[in-house]
Amino acid sequence: MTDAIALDAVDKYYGQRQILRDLTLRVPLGSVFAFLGNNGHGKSTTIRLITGLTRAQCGSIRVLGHDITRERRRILAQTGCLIEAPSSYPNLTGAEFLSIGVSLKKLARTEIHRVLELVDLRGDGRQRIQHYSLGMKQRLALAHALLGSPRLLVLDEPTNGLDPHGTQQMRRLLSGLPAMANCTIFFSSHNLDEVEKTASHLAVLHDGAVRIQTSVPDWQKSLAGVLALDLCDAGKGALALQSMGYATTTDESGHLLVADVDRQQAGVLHARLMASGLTLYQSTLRKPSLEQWFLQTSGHHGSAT
Ligand SMILES: Nc1ncnc2c1ncn2[C@@H]1O[C@H](COP(=O)(O)OP(=O)(O)OP(=O)(O)O)[C@@H](O)[C@H]1O
Repeated sequence: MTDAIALDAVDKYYGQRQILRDLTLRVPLGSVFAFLGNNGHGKSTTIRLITGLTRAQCGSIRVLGHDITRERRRILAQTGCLIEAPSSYPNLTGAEFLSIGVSLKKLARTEIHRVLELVDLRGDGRQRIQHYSLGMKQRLALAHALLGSPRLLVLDEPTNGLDPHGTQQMRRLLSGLPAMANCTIFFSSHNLDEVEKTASHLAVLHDGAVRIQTSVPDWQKSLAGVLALDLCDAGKGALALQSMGYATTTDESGHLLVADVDRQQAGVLHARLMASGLTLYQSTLRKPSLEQWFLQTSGHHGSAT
């Protein structure tokens, strides 16, 4: 098994309305996989399918190598979700809150200290939850999801509502957990800046179908951007580029700009400019952020509802 989650040709309807269409998704084992999409395009529905909370009308859903419709219990025993909300238990201490999960799952009490340590709450287990910050509550919920060392964590918007500090702590945790806790993380998010800093893989869901799925390094390599060239003679450079079929503009520093160039094309351009006798002092490929790219990829659409 190489994929923690494998969805093939999944269709999901609520009544007459089709929410997911021909959805195919591969989440590699050990990845931190970000699931992106505008509001109402089907992220939570996909998460509900993966955790067996709702059923698809057709297609196959395999989680940790098992079929969700036939082996849901087996899958859930190895999966952690951000479902329990610590805010509902303000009078309990963090450790007491976790002890409920420990009893239900019949785990050793040492598990409480292990998960508190994993989420950086080691010294806070005896404090009542009402005195926790939102970020601490979110990390306590994550600790709860980590009870029993699940092989898969499924998190619906784990940084939602957190301040920059809380977001940064959650980001550090999520990117480190696969190695520390030997698990795969699948999370949905609207925070694209976070995704860029945290995820190893990403998929964009648009109108119920996966529009793109890739590893973050491959995505970064494939991104086209604006190539800014600092040449000894910008005029000659512009003519040389024109003869190669590229239109240029100039920025305020006198750099030649060539739009819509990817990494490979940039390499070819450098070689050809230098072969025509021009000295290249510096070259920068200015790529769009994940946010700019997402807006282009999702066609600037707002809510599908
Ligand atoms: N139980 C349900 N019955 C009927 N329609 C539903 C149900 N749950 C969700 N929907 C609809 O399905 C569509 C997809 O919802 P979903 O919650 O999966 O989107 P999402 O991408 O998670 O959105 P958000 O980012 O806002 O959480 C929405 O139009 C929603 O109104």
